[in-house]
Amino acid sequence: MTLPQQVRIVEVGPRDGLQNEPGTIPVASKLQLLDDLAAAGLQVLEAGSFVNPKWVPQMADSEIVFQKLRRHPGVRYTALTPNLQGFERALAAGADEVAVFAAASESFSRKNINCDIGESLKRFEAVMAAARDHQIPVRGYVSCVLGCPYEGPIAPEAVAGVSAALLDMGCYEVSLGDTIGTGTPGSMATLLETLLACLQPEQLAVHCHDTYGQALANILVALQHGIATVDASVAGLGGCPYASGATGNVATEDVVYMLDGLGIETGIDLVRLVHAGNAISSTIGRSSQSRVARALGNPLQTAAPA
Ligand SMILES: CC(C)(COP(=O)([O-])OP(=O)([O-])OC[C@H]1O[C@@H](n2cnc3c(N)ncnc32)[C@H](O)[C@@H]1OP(=O)([O-])[O-])[C@@H](O)C(=O)NCCC(=O)NCCSC(=O)C[C@@](C)(O)CC(=O)[O-]
Repeated sequence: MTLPQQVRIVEVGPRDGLQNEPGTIPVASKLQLLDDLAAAGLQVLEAGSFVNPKWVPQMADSEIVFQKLRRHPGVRYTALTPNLQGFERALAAGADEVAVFAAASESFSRKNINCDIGESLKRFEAVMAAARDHQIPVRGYVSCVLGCPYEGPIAPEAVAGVSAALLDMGCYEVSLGDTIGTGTPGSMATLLETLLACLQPEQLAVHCHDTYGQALANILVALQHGIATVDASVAGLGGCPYASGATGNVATEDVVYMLDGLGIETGIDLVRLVHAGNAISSTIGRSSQSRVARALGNPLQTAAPA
């Protein structure tokens, strides 16, 4: 199996990473993070979420974040939109792209978005139609692809069904969420073999949480299956508010280090990225969950970027 020459990283730290933080994070800190990530070369930044603020209070300021963020040329600023109301908020705020999010588990779907999978797909139709009218690209997420906190193992066929439905309705890509990080290289390979029997690798991305320390191994398996889009969260920030115990996504720094080592191009400056992760970790009073960041310390103390 050959590996892709280039990988596109979708940085989800400002949304997935911060959505679960209990304390108030000032808008200025969110803006600084977005700025630091763009300066590090990330070209897709999931900057916020237009969900019900009662469900995810940390994202209640997404309008302000979008209004105030300093746009870097070539960077796409994206947001989650669970329904038409969310899409309209995202559109008014100036999001370049939105994402609808479904699940492969009925129980998770109800806990996360208060409806079953079938109902969620119906709601997304309205988002898709509005997005088409405004020429806004829509990404799809499928959660719980390798396990559900309420139902346990999930059949690959269930993931295939929801992924195909999202692509059929017009999502340009589906990101496969290992929401609780229980997947292993074996279960990831089995899942991808099922999906790739009917879908193309260009239609898929992987979104691996690192709860069990399997994320990098699972990403490598995805690369070996031709998938060239990887979601990651700087400093390994995050967790899902409706998946108790799930840790953050794989740290972007660790993914970039692995890809650099494999000779795969990302366009990302690791030193600047580590700086971005260390800065937000210090703002929220936590140590970075990135192994690479910890190994490098604060690289700006020894090597200032140009
Ligand atoms: C989907 C809903 C909105 C349904 O929530 P609901 O309560 O069923 O919605 P509703 O349509 O019955 O409306 C109830 C109230 O919510 C309001 N409302 C309704 N929609 C919106 C909106 N868009 N923006 C603002 N307000 C909204 C609406 O206006 C109304 O207000 P009221 O009349 O009571 O004052 C809710 O369940 C929700 O917001 N869920 C989001 C949960 C969430 O954000 N989870 C985390 C993101 S997913 C994730 O992290 C996984 C992922 C993507 O990273 C991949 C992976 O790792 O697996």
